[in-house]
Amino acid sequence: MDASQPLLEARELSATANGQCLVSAVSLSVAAGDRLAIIGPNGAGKTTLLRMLCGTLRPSAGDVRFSGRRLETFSAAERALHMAVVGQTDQPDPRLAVIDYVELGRVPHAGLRRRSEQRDIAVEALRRTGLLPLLGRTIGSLSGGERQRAQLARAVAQEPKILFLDEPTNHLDPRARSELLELVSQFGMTVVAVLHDLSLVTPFATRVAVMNEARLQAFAGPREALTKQLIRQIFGVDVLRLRHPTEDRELTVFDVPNRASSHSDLTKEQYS
Ligand SMILES: Nc1ncnc2c1ncn2[C@@H]1O[C@H](COP(=O)(O)OP(=O)(O)OP(=O)(O)O)[C@@H](O)[C@H]1O
Repeated sequence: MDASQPLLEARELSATANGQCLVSAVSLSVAAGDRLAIIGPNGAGKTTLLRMLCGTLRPSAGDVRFSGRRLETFSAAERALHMAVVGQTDQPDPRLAVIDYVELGRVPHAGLRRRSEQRDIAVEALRRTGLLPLLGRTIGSLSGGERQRAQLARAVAQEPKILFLDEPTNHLDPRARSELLELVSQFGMTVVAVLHDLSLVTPFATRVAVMNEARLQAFAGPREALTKQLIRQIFGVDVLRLRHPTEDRELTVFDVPNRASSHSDLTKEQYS
């Protein structure tokens, strides 16, 4: 693969269903090592875009290329060798042992390694995701947050070139949310993630795609994409960049504007 070639590239990607446009002419690219966050309000087309990028939904127009090759020419088995998806709809058999569930991530590689090696890779994925103590439990006995980690462990065991996450933090408490994304960042994998919690975007993402009403409104680094104007227009919240009171770092805070003060004489400079 040419080093300058993106790992994943979407060109003029559109999706329609029942005559309705769900995603309209989205072009973007993901380089190896990027962590792309797809953000936008409910119904903006984020999941539909993600599904086209990972090949589970065929675009109605445009195409996706993985390492320069059209994604639609990959079989499902080939896609699974390169891509892992942690979706919102995974419903594993609750009777499965956690280790067996995580080892399912090795199915695309079956026959390529010995059985004992496949098991070792699954155990290592459990270790990396902090789930080793739960190895012998059943999926049905896990909490929502633990199950989400188990899904991540299965995806890690798959050793994909690119990991797709659809709202990976929706069952997690605030601390577990940032821990999960921190973990994913530490893996050094190329990631495309739909995120709802805007406060997680800046620490996690190297690139941000902002969707609204089926269209891509911005595709840039977090600072360039999360402009005050765009975030106010799309989400109706203000972006504040503040110094941390005790640590040497900047905080990006999303604040629902106070209606009373927004009608007062406050100028934008006062919170920029
Ligand atoms: N198969 C389908 N048929 C008709 N409409 C659909 C279909 N799939 C999605 N939609 C609609 O397309 C729009 C975009 O859906 P999508 O799930 O991509 O949005 P989203 O940005 O991920 O939303 P959320 O943040 O609520 O999960 C929504 O209005 C949804 O109802």
